[in-house]
Amino acid sequence: MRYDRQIKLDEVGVSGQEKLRKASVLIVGVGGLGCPAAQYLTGAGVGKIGLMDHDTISITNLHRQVLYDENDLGKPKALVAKQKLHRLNSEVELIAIEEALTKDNAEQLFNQYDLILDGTDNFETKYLINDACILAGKPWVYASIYKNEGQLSVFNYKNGPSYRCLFPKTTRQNVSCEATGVLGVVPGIFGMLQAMEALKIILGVGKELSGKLKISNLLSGSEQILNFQQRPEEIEKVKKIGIMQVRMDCEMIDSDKKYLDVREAFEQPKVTAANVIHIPLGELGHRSNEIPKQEEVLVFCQSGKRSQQAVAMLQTDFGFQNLKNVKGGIKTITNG
Ligand SMILES: Nc1ncnc2c1ncn2[C@@H]1O[C@H](COP(=O)(O)OP(=O)(O)OP(=O)(O)O)[C@@H](O)[C@H]1O
Repeated sequence: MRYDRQIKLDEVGVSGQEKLRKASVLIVGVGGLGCPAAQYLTGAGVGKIGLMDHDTISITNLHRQVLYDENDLGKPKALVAKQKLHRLNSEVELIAIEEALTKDNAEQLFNQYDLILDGTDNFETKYLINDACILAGKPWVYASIYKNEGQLSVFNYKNGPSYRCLFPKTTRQNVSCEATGVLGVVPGIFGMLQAMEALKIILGVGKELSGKLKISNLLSGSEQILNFQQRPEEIEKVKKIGIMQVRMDCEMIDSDKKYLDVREAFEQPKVTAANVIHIPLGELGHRSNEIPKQEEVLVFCQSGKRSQQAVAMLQTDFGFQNLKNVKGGIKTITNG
């Protein structure tokens, strides 16, 4: 009875409903994208749904994270999501995972699910999901939001193209909803589109977005679908090296600012933007005249240690007053 209205569809039927009941989906990030995706997958009767999020609910989440209400403030998202979804469909096995996805727990966790749905908001986690999916042999449904625009794709489906095939360059900058703002409807719609891709994959119907990137601007109404190819060398690299952790530095997002990179020339990742000056720590003594003195300069290295020394030295020995150390540095760590 519960599923009558979808069972009536030729694409579903009783056998499709059985497929849904036997399927399992892990939703990583139960925020603006993850909440609506979780609601529709639970409603549709997907047998097992993992809800993973290490965050707690804040008032600024409520305009778009539709599983939560004012009584939930301060509570863990994964737990509250599980409780709310259980009221919607008690036949679904719901598993709350109150942890962040990391390089250490990803692969083992992904092995327990058929499909991963990405509801996260940062590049580090998206690369992590990608690499762990390649290693565990699982497809994943991706979405990403920037202001009124969203992207949607399916990666690693039947060994198809991966996120690294589309975005091989990992030196990117995170931009959060907190920084840019977003109307709740935008992640809402994309979360639902993700649920649709997940249902198509589970049911084996329709045309899933493997090798295609859908980009829609919900303000202008424009929409495009880009085709992209597999880059076998990217996939082989992950298989050989394992999960390649990528760390972005949020302070790097501003193209209006000046940066000083005090790392050696061979250090990875290379930052080639025009507003970055490269002077290794050991050469600062005789090259300080290359650094602008009047405007603010953000100084960085790999971990934040050398840049701290550089700032101190440039201040005391050369009278710089507008330098700022980027704490934590910029890092791309491979475990290979
Ligand atoms: N590595 C991770 N493991 C598990 N959950 C993650 C991970 N990275 C991000 N998330 C979760 O993904 C969700 C993304 O939600 P959303 O983009 O709506 O933003 P938010 O972080 O909740 O809010 P805001 O950006 O406004 O502060 C968050 O709940 C966040 O905790």
